[in-house]
Amino acid sequence: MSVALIWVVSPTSELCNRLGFLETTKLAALSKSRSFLRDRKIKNLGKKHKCKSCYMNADFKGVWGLSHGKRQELVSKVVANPSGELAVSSEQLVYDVVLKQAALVKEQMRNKEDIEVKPDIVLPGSLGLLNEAYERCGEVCAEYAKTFYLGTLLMTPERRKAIWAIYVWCRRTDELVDGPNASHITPKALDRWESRLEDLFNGRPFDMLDAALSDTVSKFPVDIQPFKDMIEGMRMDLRKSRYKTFDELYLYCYYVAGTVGLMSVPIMGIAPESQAPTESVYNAALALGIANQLTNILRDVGEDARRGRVYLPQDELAQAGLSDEDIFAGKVTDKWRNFMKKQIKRARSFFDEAQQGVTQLSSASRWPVWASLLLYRQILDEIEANDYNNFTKRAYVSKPKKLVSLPVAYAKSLVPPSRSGALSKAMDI
Ligand SMILES: CC(C)=CCC/C(C)=C/CC/C(C)=C/CC/C(C)=C/[C@@H]1[C@@H](COP(=O)(O)OP(=O)(O)O)[C@]1(C)CC/C=C(\C)CC/C=C(\C)CCC=C(C)C
Ligand SMILES: [Mn+2]
Repeated sequence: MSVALIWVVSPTSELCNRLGFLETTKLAALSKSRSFLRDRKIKNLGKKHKCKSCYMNADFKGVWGLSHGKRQELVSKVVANPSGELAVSSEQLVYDVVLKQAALVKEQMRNKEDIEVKPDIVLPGSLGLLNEAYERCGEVCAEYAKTFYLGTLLMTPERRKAIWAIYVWCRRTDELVDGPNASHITPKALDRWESRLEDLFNGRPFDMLDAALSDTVSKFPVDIQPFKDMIEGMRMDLRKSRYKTFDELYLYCYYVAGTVGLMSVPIMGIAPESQAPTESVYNAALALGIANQLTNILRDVGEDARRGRVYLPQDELAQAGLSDEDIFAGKVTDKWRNFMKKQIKRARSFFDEAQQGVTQLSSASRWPVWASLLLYRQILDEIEANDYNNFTKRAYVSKPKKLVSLPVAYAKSLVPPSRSGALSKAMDI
């Protein structure tokens, strides 16, 4: 769809919903996005700048964190809301969050191998409790995500504990809508979870595990927004079981998984020798979350259908000559195979985008990220190996394949950010 020069955006409730995650900036962000697209269209069209294959203005800094393909998509990807009016795409809205997160940490992280960890203000007896809380987080992480836990052991103790605390908060949030008590979860319960989140960010944790995260966010430049957005994703899961377009699905993936990437970067740290723009690293982290979630969705099509859920773009299903009924019937047909091929290709393109960013992370953080990327990416290969039967066969990576991936990930993690390579790759110059 091409970008219209004159914008007609009405504050329909759907649009407001879609903007809901931009907690602090809501309509301001929309007007920024609108002028961003409009300005580019009016001032820059036809002017050739640094990128040899598109007409992007070099002084629009925000877009340089993106690959050429992504920039092209940004220009063209403006979506129509249900009343047929044009609205800013989810990718654009999410990219505004990326820019904000990058700006927040830029100052603190540049040229520092380690975050300057603030000293503990120790009340008598409280340090022991805090250590216990972190240890418990480590245990939960080891139980649910063994390989990842092993990877975190390579990180500095401060970073490792912080990642465990974030992991546990994410796992608990996910369990609210996916766990054994999911049927009792109401929007009110999610509101309460969100006010607990605010409390812990304000230094008033509710329980031991919250106390660990409360300590982490007091020491690292972590922003509350991705956490709030993850809760928004859980709200979405309560009210929605179909996604009309990829744009809608993208927003869901951002909420439940892209947010994890944004939360993790300030902890993992960017390598001091990295020359890549901070926003390009955040963008890669976002891409890894999206890639993981898309993979998760493709792996779990049958399982989700049995819960009445279809996390696939309805318009793309229709274009492939498929409908919900075909998914509930669970028959692998040529139409299904062709549809799946396209979905897998898209998930891989997000992994590709993420890979460019892993090298920019601080050296000790690269291994766990490479390991999780390679392991998750291989689930896509397994879906292919199962001849696209994701209705009744669960694609998984075998133990031997996992074992082979670990040294491969380690070798990749030894590659330092190249001074010119990374930058020009990120900028497409
Ligand atoms: C190294 C590493 C992977 C760090 C992230 C650690 C972390 C805080 C993980 C939290 C994961 C979590 C519990 C998320 C809650 C929502 C959820 C469950 C999402 C799905 C994860 C997969 O879980 P699982 O297979 O168990 O799914 P089921 O619930 O069983 O269906 C997700 C698919 C999303 C996970 C997303 C990530 C791990 C994002 C990774 C991105 C980074 C770590 C940024 C790396 C930085 C760059 C520059 C690439
Ligand atoms: Mn889950």
